[in-house]
Amino acid sequence: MGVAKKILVIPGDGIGQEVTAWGQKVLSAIAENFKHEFTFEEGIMGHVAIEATGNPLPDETLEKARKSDAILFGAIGHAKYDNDPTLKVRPEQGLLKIRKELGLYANLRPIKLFDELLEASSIKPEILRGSDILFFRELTGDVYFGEKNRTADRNTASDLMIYHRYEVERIARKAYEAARTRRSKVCSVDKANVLEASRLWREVVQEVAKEYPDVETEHMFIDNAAMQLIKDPKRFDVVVTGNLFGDILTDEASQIAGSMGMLASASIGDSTGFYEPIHGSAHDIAGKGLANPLASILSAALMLDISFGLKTESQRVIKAVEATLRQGYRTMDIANKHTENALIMGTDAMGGKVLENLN
Ligand SMILES: NC(=O)C1=CN([C@@H]2O[C@H](COP(=O)(O)OP(=O)(O)OC[C@H]3O[C@@H](n4cnc5c(N)ncnc54)[C@H](O)[C@@H]3O)[C@@H](O)[C@H]2O)C=CC1
Ligand SMILES: CC(C)CC(=O)C(=O)O
Ligand SMILES: [Mg+2]
Repeated sequence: MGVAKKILVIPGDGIGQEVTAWGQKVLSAIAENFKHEFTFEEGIMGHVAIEATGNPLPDETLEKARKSDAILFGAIGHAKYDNDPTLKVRPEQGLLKIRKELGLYANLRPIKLFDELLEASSIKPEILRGSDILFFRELTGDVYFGEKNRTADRNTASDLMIYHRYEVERIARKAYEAARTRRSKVCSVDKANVLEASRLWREVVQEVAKEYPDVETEHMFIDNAAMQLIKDPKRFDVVVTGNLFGDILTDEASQIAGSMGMLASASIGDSTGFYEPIHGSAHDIAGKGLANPLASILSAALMLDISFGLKTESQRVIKAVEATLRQGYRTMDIANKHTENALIMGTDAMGGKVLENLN
């Protein structure tokens, strides 16, 4: 007997539109193969929503999100806003607002290298082999949500980096619980030598750590962590960190998995789950059909596992991605000088290969 689930799809902007179509197709194929009933609705957010309604997160999208069992999101962003920092209404505000409104405080970003992609990274294969890191990025606090100010003369600006004890406690607990199911190591990343918000972070993580004596705890400053990630990624198991540091470190960590186009994420918290690639709308390749759809497809796999508890189905998707890579197919971002030209393909051909391997 299958399950019935309502999924809201928010493709967003740029390559978000191109790759999310494949995340959705994979979910539909899984529903068909396993006799589940997945109902899809679509919502707008980001630049497309500003163009249509003037609002980067229309109330209608938020309402649909609240009523859904899970959300599959692509990316938001447009060069127009990146090139004009004076614009007040911006696509990113939609994403920040939906995260806050839905209470999605824990952003899980798994960094797992498919062996087939050992040669895709700019890091040496012997450093990468066996890397498997799970990031817990706090998602509804920090400098992204603190008070913003600009003086009347426009010459001085500030963004408040702010954390409350309860925010650190709840993300730390999630990280420790996950570590227990993995290699029992947590590395908490902060800048406690300089920032008061980080000193609170470290204090709270030290307290939570006492509840998990079976889990090894390490505290690391963000600057050192950025270096250690590339020097020796295998030393990390679970990493827990704030919103800003997590955002930056995981883009860096995408190189451990070969490309930004490989990294999926799950945002969880108080209500429905929200699944998205970690990448943005990628103006440089948008509209060209070149984007790697695997991060969206792997985000769909996370949805099946985390929100729906469908572990077999989730594994089926991951195996289909693995099989596609083993057959040698590559989008441009994960190809290298040894890849045969005939095996390098665009978004739709790559998504199609994964679908074939699902059946
Ligand atoms: N979650 C979101 O919606 C995010 C939105 N953004 C927005 O996206 C826009 C572009 O930002 P960028 O800093 O350029 O970051 P980005 O993540 O869009 O792109 C960074 C680089 O990675 C490449 N890349 C990203 N995804 C790829 C994929 N699936 N396949 C192949 N290559 C891929 C891009 O071509 C680019 O060279 C901005 O407007 C930014 O605000 C940025 C990050 C996250
Ligand atoms: C565009 C930002 C709001 C977020 C971001 O870069 C991310 O979530 O990775
Ligand atoms: Mg980011």
